[in-house]
Amino acid sequence: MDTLLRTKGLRKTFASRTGPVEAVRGVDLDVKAGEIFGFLGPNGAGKTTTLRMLATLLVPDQGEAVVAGCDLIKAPGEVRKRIGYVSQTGGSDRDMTAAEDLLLQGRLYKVTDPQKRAKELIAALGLTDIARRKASTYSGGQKRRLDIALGMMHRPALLFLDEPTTGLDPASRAQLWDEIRRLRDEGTTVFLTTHYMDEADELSDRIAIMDKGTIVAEGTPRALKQQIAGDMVLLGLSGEETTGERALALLRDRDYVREAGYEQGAGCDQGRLRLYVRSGETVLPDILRQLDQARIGLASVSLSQPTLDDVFLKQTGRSLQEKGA
Ligand SMILES: Nc1ncnc2c1ncn2[C@@H]1O[C@H](COP(=O)(O)OP(=O)(O)OP(=O)(O)O)[C@@H](O)[C@H]1O
Repeated sequence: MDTLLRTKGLRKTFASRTGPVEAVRGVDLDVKAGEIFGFLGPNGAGKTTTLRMLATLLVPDQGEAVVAGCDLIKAPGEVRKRIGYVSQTGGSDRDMTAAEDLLLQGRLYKVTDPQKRAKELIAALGLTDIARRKASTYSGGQKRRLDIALGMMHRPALLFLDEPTTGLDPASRAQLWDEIRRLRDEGTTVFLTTHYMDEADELSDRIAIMDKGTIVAEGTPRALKQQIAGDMVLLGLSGEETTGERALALLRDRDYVREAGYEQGAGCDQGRLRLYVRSGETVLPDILRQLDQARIGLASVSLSQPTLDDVFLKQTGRSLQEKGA
């Protein structure tokens, strides 16, 4: 796949009363044409600042970038023609209908046949029933869909969405995810920021996780979870007192086990053995066989897949969900 966006060493520092804030501290990114690229990180990580630089709204202090085939520093005007940008607050006018707002946007961007393009987007983003109502009457989800339609009016190759589903109810989020997938399937590359790990996981073909101005992990959600965290097998043990130690000694050195830990139980509960393994479903039969042959009693077994939060936790020592993470 062709690269549609590439950055190298992008940096931005803001002056503030309490001293300089290094919002973005050397970011390298590579986004392929035709993918949904998710940019995940906690509040204040530097996602919006990066996005605003890539959308030509902020000038980087250092670094270089090619965005939609044009040099960001030397030709920001050309970049602007090829991208769409939807900010957290959106760009729609409350006093206009969707149809009016889209036509105006079409004229501003000198779109050929703006009527036809507006009709296409109204249908594509599920706005048909409300297109002739003022935007002030729209629900949160309807307004976001109009904001995205406005960002798409000039047929950009690359669409930037800054936290597109923040504040939406679960049904509206799911609907918006479908619309974003449809845009991707029709050929638009989508770069979105989010602080929801489920959103990054479900929606993105690839993601970068940002923390404190730098990228701490990058890849497909599946590969990141597999490479960094692995699957977790939790074994509830039963039997005599030495069971836990025997089980740990037996399994700790199997080649598929990356990390093993044992938590002591009480009474006839002989505690829990926690194993981090490369591919849980494939190695579980061997684990059970080993325990059976050694006559180690088992009260329960569970296998859980890691989440992107586990990836973030491993990389930063903090949870994405912690306040102020
Ligand atoms: N204009 C500014 N002046 C001073 N500091 C700023 C400015 N804009 C952003 N910052 C600071 O830069 C850091 C990164 O902010 P940014 O908005 O890029 O983070 P974010 O990851 O998008 O967060 P959120 O998820 O909350 O939107 C924060 O510490 C923020 O306070």
